[in-house]
Amino acid sequence: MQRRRGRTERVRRRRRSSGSRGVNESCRSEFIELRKWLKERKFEDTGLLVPACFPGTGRGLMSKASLQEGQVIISLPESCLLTTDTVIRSSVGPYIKKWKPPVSPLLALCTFLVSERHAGSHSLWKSYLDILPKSYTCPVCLEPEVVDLLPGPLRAKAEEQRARVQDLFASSRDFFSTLQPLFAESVDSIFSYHAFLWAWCTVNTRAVYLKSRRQECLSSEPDTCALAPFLDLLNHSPHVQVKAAFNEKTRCYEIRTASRCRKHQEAFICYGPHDNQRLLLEYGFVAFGNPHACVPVSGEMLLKYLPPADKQVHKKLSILEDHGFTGNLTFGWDGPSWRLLTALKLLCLEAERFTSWKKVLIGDVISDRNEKASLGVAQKICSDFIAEIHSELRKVSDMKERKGSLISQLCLVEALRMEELRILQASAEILSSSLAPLS
Ligand SMILES: C[S@@+](CC[C@H](N)C(=O)[O-])C[C@H]1O[C@@H](n2cnc3c(N)ncnc32)[C@H](O)[C@@H]1O
Repeated sequence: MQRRRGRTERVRRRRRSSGSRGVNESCRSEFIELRKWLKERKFEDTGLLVPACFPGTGRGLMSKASLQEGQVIISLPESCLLTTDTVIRSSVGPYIKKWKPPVSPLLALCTFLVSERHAGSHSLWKSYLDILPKSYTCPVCLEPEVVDLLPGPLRAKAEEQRARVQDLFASSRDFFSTLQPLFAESVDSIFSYHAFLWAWCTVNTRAVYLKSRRQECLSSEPDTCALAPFLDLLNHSPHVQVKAAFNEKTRCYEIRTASRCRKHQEAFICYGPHDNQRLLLEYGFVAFGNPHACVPVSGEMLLKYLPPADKQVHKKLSILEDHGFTGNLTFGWDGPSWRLLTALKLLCLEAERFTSWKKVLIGDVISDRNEKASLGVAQKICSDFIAEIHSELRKVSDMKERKGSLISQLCLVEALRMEELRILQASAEILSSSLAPLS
């Protein structure tokens, strides 16, 4: 029989959940305008979700009633979606159609966003543009000295992202100059790098996946991004499941939740099973307690930890290479990944057992000595990483004191490093309990 809850317990439960409770922002003028705009475009507002500001995740959508598994929580008509079709039908369309070689779908969307933002109150998309963030925190927007504080693998990807965006901008300038007849001001000032970067980040952090039909006037790169006003206010949680797709019958982009959500809680979608480095790279944030978060270990790094004077080292490395064991090696919340441990077991394999290398790769235990040696190396890597993160955190905190203007960017790096530290500490505990019976 279910126990009836007393008043004290109800109050306690309410207090416990109020930590994640948001402040309803639906009365703000920009959201009132957005609602009107959506209604004009046939959006049926059920009032189920309202914009709100949450303590942990910032602006998002709050449920006004409890959401049940399988329920459609947003159904956004085609007329509300911003796709390359929208762009081609707009004033920049004829210029896109004329330009050779054809512009990419991504460039078409960015061009539209910059042009419409410049149009201000004359834009048909004003109500949507007004709710878009003014700035972003993807690595491409971070100061180089902050990027330098990112973990090595992410730093490399961040630099590659910056180079890609800068290249796209530089190679698009001739195309932008053809748009001059549309504007009274110089296109150089309208299509500045700053404006382009804002548009690129808008598409990169907010677009939903929607495969559009191939447009002859666009390049053959995949045309799979659409901006979905209102729906793009949903934040990410790695703990929820949703189905998101365009419904051909209703001609609406629908989000169907597969997870429950209590009344007045934040409603989330899942952007994918991304680790924190990927979330920071693509979306400019870090998720706390992310089950997919991990700390990567590069193949080259393992070399530093090899037993000295191992004559079989080259053979071992080429086995790892041939069997794809040099990438995707990680520490996670439940310790070193199976792939990392397997690579270490092979590298620690005693000379007289070398012929058993195939058994190692399928997960067989070769000897206590091999188990102990590989776990010992994992432990050493883990403790070196922990020391390195402490030192990086000190650098971040020094810079926070010296460079007040970079605080929010530095807090992001700090959040990432703190999560990595927690993962490594969890791994260190698991490793020492796995080693205990072997010593
Ligand atoms: C599609 S938008 C979601 C709505 C957005 N928060 C807004 O105010 O417009 C994606 C962006 O929201 C933020 N975001 C999403 N999920 C988040 C989370 N769990 N924690 C913090 N920020 C999050 C990130 O800045 C991300 O780039």
